[in-house]
Amino acid sequence: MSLSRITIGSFRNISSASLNPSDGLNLIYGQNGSGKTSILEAIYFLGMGRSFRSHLSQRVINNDDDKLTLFANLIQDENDCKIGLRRHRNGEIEVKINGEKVKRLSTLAETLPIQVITPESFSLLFEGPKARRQFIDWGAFHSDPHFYQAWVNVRKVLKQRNQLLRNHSPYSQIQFWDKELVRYAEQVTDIRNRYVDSLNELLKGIIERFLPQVDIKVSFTRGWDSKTDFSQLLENQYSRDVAAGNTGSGPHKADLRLRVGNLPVQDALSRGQLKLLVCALRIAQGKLLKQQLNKNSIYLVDDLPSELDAQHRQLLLQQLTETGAQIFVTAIDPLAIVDSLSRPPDRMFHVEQGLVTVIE
Ligand SMILES: Nc1ncnc2c1ncn2[C@@H]1O[C@H](COP(=O)(O)OP(=O)(O)OP(=O)(O)O)[C@@H](O)[C@H]1O
Repeated sequence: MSLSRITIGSFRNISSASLNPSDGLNLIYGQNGSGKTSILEAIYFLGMGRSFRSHLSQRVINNDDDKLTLFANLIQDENDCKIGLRRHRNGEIEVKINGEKVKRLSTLAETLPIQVITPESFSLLFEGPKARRQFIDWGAFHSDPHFYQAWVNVRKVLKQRNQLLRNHSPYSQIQFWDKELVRYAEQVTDIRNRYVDSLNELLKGIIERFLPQVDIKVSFTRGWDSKTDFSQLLENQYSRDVAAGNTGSGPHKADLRLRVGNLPVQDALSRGQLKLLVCALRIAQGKLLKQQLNKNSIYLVDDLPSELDAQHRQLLLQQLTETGAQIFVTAIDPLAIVDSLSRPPDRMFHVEQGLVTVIE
């Protein structure tokens, strides 16, 4: 699966650009502030309906316009799929796949699986569990068609339950929602658990190449003590939950635990090593998707040289190209990438003040 054409209109400093990328490695280079990350961000926006840089989607719309427009031609199994997205400053969003209006943004994500690696990526290991839950759920969503609905149901039930807790409703009123929560939590947890197990098998080999001699253990925590009956736990914690006004335990607290011996990875590894670990996690996800659904992810790698030495840059690019996926890599100095490759990039683009040109 690859994008054969990308058209960007009024996105950040890019007024208008059209790229015909290669289905292999695409190198995008240019000075600071030229618009390299904006191109990756536009591709991500097309796949997710949001940015990976800002929670405020209107920020990505060019300051001189009131809407952004993105279009791409996706080639999958030799079939063409046309994806179009328009986002207005008032929040309105229109998405079309092959000319048909799409109601749910999850349809976009299903169509265009994207993996992002940025200089900020290693915050996945530092920030709270939310980012790691999103990481697990990306895979759970793609690997099991039942995940999305089960997860939507968990969120709906939790919202109801928390509202009742805040109203100091008696437990007899909450009990009905607890039964629902237990049912959906089990579905979500089973899928997440299975996904992390499959991921772990692939991850071991990749980590061994990136970080030999470091014994990293990756495990899934469900959000409550697995030896405790969840229904009983919810009942036991009712008073605590009423006092807090929210549900203290459950699948909304799930996490991915990464350790070296007894230490959390962030206390045991250097920044560069942490970055490599995040790259290994993202590559493993892409490889697993390929294995399970025969679908390639698209890799967006922003500012690849930062914090990686030449040897690890080379190793990362090798691992990425070996996946057979379409890759977009940005750098200020193209030589930092070209020198790390055994053959030239398949296509190169230069960006200057939002203007994109292909290097022939
Ligand atoms: N909504 C917007 N409208 C117009 N320009 C914007 C908007 N948002 C950001 N910009 C500008 O777009 C430019 C492109 O930024 P971008 O982060 O893509 O550059 P970059 O080439 O990745 O830079 P760096 O190498 O420093 O990471 C910046 O100069 C920024 O000020």
